[in-house]
Amino acid sequence: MIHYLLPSRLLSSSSHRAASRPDVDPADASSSQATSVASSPYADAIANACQKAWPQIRMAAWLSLPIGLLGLLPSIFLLQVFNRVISRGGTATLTAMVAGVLCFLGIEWWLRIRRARSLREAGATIDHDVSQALMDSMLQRPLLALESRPSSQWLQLFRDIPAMRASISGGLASAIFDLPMALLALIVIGIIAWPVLPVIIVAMIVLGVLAWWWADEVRSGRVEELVKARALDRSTAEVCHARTTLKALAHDATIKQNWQQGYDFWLGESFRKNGDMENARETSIILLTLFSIAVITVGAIAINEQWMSIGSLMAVNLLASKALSPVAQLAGNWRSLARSNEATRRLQKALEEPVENAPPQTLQLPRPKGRFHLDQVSFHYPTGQTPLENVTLDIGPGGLHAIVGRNGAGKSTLGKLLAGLYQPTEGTIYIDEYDMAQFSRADLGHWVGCLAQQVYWFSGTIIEGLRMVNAQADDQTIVRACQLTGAHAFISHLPQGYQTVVGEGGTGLSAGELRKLALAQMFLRNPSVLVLDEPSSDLDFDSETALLKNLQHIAQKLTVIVITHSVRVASVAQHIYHVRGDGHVEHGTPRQLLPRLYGSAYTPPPATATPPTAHQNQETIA
Ligand SMILES: Nc1ncnc2c1ncn2[C@@H]1O[C@H](COP(=O)(O)OP(=O)(O)OP(=O)(O)O)[C@@H](O)[C@H]1O
Repeated sequence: MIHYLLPSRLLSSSSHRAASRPDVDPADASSSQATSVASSPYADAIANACQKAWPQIRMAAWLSLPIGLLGLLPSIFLLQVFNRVISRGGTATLTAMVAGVLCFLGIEWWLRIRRARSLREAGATIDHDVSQALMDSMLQRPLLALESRPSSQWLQLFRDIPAMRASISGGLASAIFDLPMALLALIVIGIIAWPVLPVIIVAMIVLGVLAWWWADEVRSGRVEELVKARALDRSTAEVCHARTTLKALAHDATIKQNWQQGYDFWLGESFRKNGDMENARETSIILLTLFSIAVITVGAIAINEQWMSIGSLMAVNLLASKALSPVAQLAGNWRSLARSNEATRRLQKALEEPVENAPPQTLQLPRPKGRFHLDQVSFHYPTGQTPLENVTLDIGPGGLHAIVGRNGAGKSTLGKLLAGLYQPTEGTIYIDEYDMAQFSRADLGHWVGCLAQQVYWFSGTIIEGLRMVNAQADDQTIVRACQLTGAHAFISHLPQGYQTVVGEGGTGLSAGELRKLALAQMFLRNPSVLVLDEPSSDLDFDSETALLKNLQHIAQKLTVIVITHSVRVASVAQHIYHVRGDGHVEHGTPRQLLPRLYGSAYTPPPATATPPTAHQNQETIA
């Protein structure tokens, strides 16, 4: 029976229902549109993890048999004490029996420990494998797919994993494992106290019906509380994430009101559901007491009629609780199965979503010179926006290139396409002679460094963060990369220098300092092409000047593509690509384009850097 509680089994029963469910998360629904089971190597992760954990679960099930048998001993001991010791005064018999019972109790204790360990191991196996698969699937999916689900939903998915495994390592599994013990107890009751057997059978049926009634909760999928809890989690995560903005806005009343509304909804639903569950639990307790009274009453009548002994009645009282408690526990544990069911369905849906198409390259390709050719490239967002339509252009090799345009025109989109973060909807992008579609972002990462518009710094020391991108980099290389971006100057002034601990997301450093560190990280990877999205946006005038000087220097060896609103940056570029916002990109030299785009703000730079030759591309940045 436990086999049918495995998350992989829960899936098969819930997947068909999910399609018709009105409470399905909109993000889940949108992602499921793109779902292709075949295209995800993680689609079978839950089934495989359950299969891997199955030997331990089976072991726990086998161990439950001797545990069940040994569980009968106390009642038999009680029966013997009444029938042989008390009535006949056999102290030696009592000593022997106590020694025997203690010995068997020791064995039962060991078996129980072993069973609990097996279940823990099974749970840990499922947890470990599914977490790994979820993390890999998240990191390997295309950026556009990642962006379609907010980070709070990803967090919820990771929290779903313990909920999923609860069906096999929680109280429900133990209740099911103890069911054979209930059957054994019934047989023994039939032998030693048959007159009370009907009472216990009736009790089991009543508790079973109660358990079945709660199972309906699972079957019909009425889990509104869980859906509301998810919505509340999402809004709480958003408020936590936006705490600085909320403080800055100093107007958090609307947000607070929305959050409170969600919270009250969830609390109301949870209160109702908890009330129902508590009623069921309390009813089970009263029913158990009621049945115990019924057993004693029927037993007393049977003793008066000399159908059974007092010892049998005492033993039956113990046995009845052994027979009934697993069934009563079932009634109280359906909720964890409902949670597990929901969690498994969501996880499976996420794991089935496609990951990046391009398999990792098995061939070490030569370092590209950094020439891009866009051939009839179009890009549409799922929302319908088309920032690029039928664009054909060449960039590089080498040189400093600026992508300019108004807000929302499509500059970052073009940058992401060049970095391989997005795939064109139509057309082809070549890097040197290679079609970029054949490379995963991991492969391209060695060649095309990309600085995102928003920098995120993982918590830890500065040196750890820098080494994260290139573990082999020696101290000299790290310092050189930091000098190039201007990071070295501010790090040198910190009391702990490169050992300074930076908080989550870069807390403790200014936006400009973080940008300098992120640039240094990119230089440490030593790519052939740099795609920098507004690299100078947080920099002061001197830092921008220094950065420009360095970029001009680097552009003599590598292809440097800068997305910028800064006329200073655009002025020193060799080529300008103006993303017009109507899907088209015009290009020319700064002299041709910038006077029209920036008007009087543009003053031509004194000299233009010489375009590099192809062989210069072999050199390193830092
Ligand atoms: N993940 C996304 N999903 C849907 N639409 C998007 C997404 N990212 C951007 N867009 C839309 O695509 C268009 C181009 O966005 P993009 O970020 O490329 O503009 P941009 O030129 O870099 O703007 P800015 O100068 O403000 O950074 C915008 O209209 C934007 O709303």
